[in-house]
Amino acid sequence: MDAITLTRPDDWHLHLRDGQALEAVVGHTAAQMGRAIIMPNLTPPITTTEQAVAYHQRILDALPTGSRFEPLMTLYLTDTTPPEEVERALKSGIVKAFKLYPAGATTNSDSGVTDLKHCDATITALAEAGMPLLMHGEVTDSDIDIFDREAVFIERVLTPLLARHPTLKVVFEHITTQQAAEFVAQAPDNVAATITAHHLLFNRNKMLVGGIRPHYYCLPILKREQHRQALLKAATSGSGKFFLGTDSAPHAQSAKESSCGCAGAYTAPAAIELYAMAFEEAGALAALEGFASLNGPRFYGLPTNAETITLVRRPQTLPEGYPYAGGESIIPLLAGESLEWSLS
Ligand SMILES: NC(=O)N[C@@H](CC(=O)O)C(=O)O
Ligand SMILES: [Zn+2]
Ligand SMILES: [Zn+2]
Repeated sequence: MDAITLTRPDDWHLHLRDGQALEAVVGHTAAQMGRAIIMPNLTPPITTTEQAVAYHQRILDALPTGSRFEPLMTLYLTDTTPPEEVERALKSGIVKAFKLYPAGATTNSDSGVTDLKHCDATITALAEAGMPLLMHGEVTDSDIDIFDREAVFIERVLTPLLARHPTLKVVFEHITTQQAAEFVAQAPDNVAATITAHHLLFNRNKMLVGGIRPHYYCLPILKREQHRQALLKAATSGSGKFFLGTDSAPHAQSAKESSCGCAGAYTAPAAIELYAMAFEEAGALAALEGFASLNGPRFYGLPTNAETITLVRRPQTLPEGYPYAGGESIIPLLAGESLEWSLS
């Protein structure tokens, strides 16, 4: 196959940041995706509908002229988010989900939830409203190895949560393990997952063999090959529970290439090309449209995009970097390397 036409995809997990950084990155996603679920982990985080409405407008203002890209907003759940916020979110028409960050689990998660027992009334309201709870699914206990934090989250947090709220719509975001893929596959239809392109393409060797490569450092951290294979199997299985979420997470070059580098891989500029590379490796290009363009809208109860995009087998070399905020550069994953597919 030398060309594939797909319904225009959406990105169900994206970081756009704010200010100059937002202006630097939003065009990359808007050139490919119809819509994206926008993460609320700004500093300070987007915890109210009012803040989300203002952030939504800043994103629209930063878009290239003529772009029809639609940002779908999320609210950052805290220990003190009131149940009434769910009603306000629903009424806004632009907030599509709430996001659970266990406190301390990842970038800008300091205001996250310390214990889900504080959030029971708000989660009940979410379940009743049919509004999804998205989660960064890792425990933060210092005695749990960083490579095990996602699997332990399933036992300690997700399973008890679903036992208390069996109808809650849950998206287990950016899953990275066989345990998570198998858990979601066997769960009821109200449980789904997003998978990033980098977790489909790379195992932890890519980050650690022959030198430490900070642009491959993201959370949840890349895992061993067995897990990558399980993710590929899930993404290409045809199951409607798995869909595209890049977790494209921009950080300035100096913040990544540092003695204490930030977590996050910047994949937005060639997101769909990276997914095509992964699906082709699995011999499953025919399953790409379901994963990238159909399963997400179905789970969120939204229409699929009316437009299409076409990928062609024409090599492209990714730039070494792009301009970013504060006169810095941002380095995309696979900077300077050649990709097999291009958007026509
Ligand atoms: N994925 C990451 O490594 N980083 C994300 C946060 C997140 O999605 O966990 C970020 O905001 O930089
Ligand atoms: Zn996360
Ligand atoms: Zn993320």
